[in-house]
Amino acid sequence: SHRRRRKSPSDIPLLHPLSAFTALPILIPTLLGRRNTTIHRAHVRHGPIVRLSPTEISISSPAALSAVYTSFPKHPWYNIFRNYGAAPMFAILPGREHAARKKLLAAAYSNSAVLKSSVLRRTANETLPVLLKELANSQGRELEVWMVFVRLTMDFITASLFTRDVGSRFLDGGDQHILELYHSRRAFFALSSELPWLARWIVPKWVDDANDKLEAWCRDLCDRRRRQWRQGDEECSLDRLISAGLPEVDAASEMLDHIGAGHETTALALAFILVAMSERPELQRELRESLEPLMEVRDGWKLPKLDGEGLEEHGLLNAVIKESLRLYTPIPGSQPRVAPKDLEILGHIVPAGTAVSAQAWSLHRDPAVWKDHETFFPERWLGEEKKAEMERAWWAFGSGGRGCIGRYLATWEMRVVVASVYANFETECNGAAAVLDAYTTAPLGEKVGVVFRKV
Ligand code: HEM
Repeated sequence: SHRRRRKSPSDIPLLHPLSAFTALPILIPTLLGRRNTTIHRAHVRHGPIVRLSPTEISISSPAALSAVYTSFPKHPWYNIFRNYGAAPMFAILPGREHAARKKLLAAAYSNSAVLKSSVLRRTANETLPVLLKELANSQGRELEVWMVFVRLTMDFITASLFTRDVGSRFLDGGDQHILELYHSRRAFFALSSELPWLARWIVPKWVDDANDKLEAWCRDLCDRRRRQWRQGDEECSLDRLISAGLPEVDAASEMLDHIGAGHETTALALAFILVAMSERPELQRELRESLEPLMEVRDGWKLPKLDGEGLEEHGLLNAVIKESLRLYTPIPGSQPRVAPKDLEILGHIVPAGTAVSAQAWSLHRDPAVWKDHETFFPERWLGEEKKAEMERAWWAFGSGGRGCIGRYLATWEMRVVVASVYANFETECNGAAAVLDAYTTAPLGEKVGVVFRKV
């Protein structure tokens, strides 16, 4: 009978002729901030599987995702995300240990927990009017919104981790020093993650100091909540780790990771939703009018009725968020896993130990799935055409057991913030909307200028 010839690893198309022998052709663009676009070009040229180095392949095919992202362990590349020397869930490599940690937190981040959370509701009630006032105070002048949203999302995530009383007050004008420290380290991320041994010599001491100060800040938040905590309390994520008896250092590492994962991504998403919507004034109007029944006036602003249902069912609002996360994905870069044994991927034999990754940047730009993929077009999500295919290729939160645990929290937050902004303002944006080519992205030049006009 006919047997299909299984292709050997050496048949996988190469990123560069030298990629069969050395990692340099991918290492150099990674260090120069061109990794995502370099990998993407290789997929456009060679198809859904490309060899990046002798030990690393990239795939870009929705059909191949589940094989890799259901069961492969994470790659040691994630060690960079350890805090206090301890791995948070995000950086626990083997599946079984990871599952044990995830069990402690899954309930806190479920959709129903997010929708019911009194901490989140209180935080929204207290922060949204402050946010809208700050936008109004810009008085038609261009306002840099990325940092505004960093302050807001920090207040949300720290409330959800430590309760609102212990959480940060960055939006209200609290000391911004911690935020500066947090974001000052970005320039050294690629070097530290790719060449940790070299980074030890090159990365300036102030980056280590910044890390130490962030760890001390998070430790302090943990201690403050621990002092208030009483047996049975389940108000915030940390409470669940305390109840489970997780060692303090592991709990603190987990919290610091969620602070980062929870604010940076969401802030970027919010800033770019505004950029994208600014191109579409008539869509802003449509969104505003369709939101009307779901809003009420509080503190002089139209704000979402947080007790009522409705925002999570709002087709256009969800489509706007989803489409913006497609085009301006906060984590566009490779999510590396390790092949646990020799196996076949997309018709090629991949040896055990090979690093295998996919990147949202490419999945979100596949012309076979996305019509006019560089265009922000939320309407694509409102029809039935290609719906299943788009859902399968949409990878903003990753997928499988290691996909984003915070997706419901992030989505809830984006819904209430975007609804509040467009119920009260029109936005306009003149600058180009470029993002950094990195694992977690940021606005190029760290600025996103938006003009707000009260409606
Ligand atoms: C728009 C906002 C967000 C986006 C786009 C996003 C995206 C992602 C992606 C792509 C992953 C998988 C990364 C990888 O495997 O390399 C991930 C994992 C994760 N995210 Fe999010 N995220 C967002 C918000 C949040 C929030 C609010 C939290 C709150 C704590 C959070 C916590 C986590 C954690 C803990 C993981 C690791 C999960 C695990 O290993 O099981 N994220 N996220």
